[in-house]
Amino acid sequence: MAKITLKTLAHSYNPAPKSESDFALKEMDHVWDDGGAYALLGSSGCGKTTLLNIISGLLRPSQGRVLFGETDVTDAETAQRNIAQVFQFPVVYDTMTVRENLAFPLRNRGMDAAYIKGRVGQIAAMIGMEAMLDKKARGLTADAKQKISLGRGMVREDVNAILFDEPLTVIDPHMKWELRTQLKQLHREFGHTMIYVTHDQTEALTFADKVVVMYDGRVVQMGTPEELFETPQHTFVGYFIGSPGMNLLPAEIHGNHAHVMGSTVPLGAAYGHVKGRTQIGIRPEYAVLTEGAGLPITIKRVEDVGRHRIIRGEVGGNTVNVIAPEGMAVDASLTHVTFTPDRINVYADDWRVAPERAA
Ligand SMILES: Nc1ncnc2c1ncn2[C@@H]1O[C@H](COP(=O)(O)OP(=O)(O)OP(=O)(O)O)[C@@H](O)[C@H]1O
Repeated sequence: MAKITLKTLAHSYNPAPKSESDFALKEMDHVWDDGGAYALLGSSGCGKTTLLNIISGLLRPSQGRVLFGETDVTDAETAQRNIAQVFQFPVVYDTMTVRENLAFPLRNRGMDAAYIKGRVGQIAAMIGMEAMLDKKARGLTADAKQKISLGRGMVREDVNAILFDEPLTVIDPHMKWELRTQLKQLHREFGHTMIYVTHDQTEALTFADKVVVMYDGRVVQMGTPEELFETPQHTFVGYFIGSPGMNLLPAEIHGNHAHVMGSTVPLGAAYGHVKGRTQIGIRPEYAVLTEGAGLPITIKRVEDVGRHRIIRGEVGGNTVNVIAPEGMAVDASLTHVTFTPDRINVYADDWRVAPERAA
């Protein structure tokens, strides 16, 4: 296992990049702790696979270094990096049995037969395939084959890291939940450094201790699920994490108040001079409909999603969503919205501004 360090790393697929927009990965410095379970989350095209391929050695970065522990592996081939990888689609040997497929990475490294037997049994139990160990992989469902791929990815205990690239795409929804839980358990037991690429926030938040959110070639936040929820460092994190995402309203900040469309909104903290395009960000969970206090809101739609209701509204032409308790009456008397002051975040040019002091 190893700590992974990315030093002034950047990548352009264009051999002669002219500007920042030619870079699929903009310059970054990051340390991924030894034994951490990371999810790499972001929308399509933000650079997740590019970053994963640089860590695995499938791609050489156009700038910067990759270190595993203290060793510089930037120029090392994938095979020399001692990592396991699980891809979106199954990679299994059809003519081999499930047992032989799971044992393959261990046999390859000359492990002894008794160890292989025990370890294969352990992994088979984890992926729920003990009863199928002697079946040929050919003829198994895509679902079962992908479970074998996951098992093969995890069978070696001596790897520096395990990299997963959207590994549950072909798995049915119920099994997805089960496998995610088992992956987490395996992580607790063996403490491998794991990096799990996904564009699904539920998958990311349930698997990882730390979620790495990427946007437009940059890591915009590396944090716990709670940090991403409470203090999104970039408006994209606010929007991408949460269902629905964070509300954003243009605002002028004056100390511990925000001026929003002619009204004053109290903030939970005081800010110095905030420059640039300023906005306040409020999670729908921290917005409350009122009969007159706060900002005027036009309610467009009410959605009942079982556990709670989502009220879709508009404040001065900006979408504002409110999460209200299940069964709450939403009628014409609710004309305004207020926000919990200490849950409001302030953004300047899309980046969170740290408050100067408590309000
Ligand atoms: N081989 C390539 N040659 C040129 N451009 C590429 C290549 N691979 C990816 N890109 C570009 O680099 C950017 C990042 O792509 P990447 O595949 O890393 O994103 P991603 O976040 O993994 O997306 P997805 O979720 O769709 O897989 C995109 O603009 C993509 O078009």
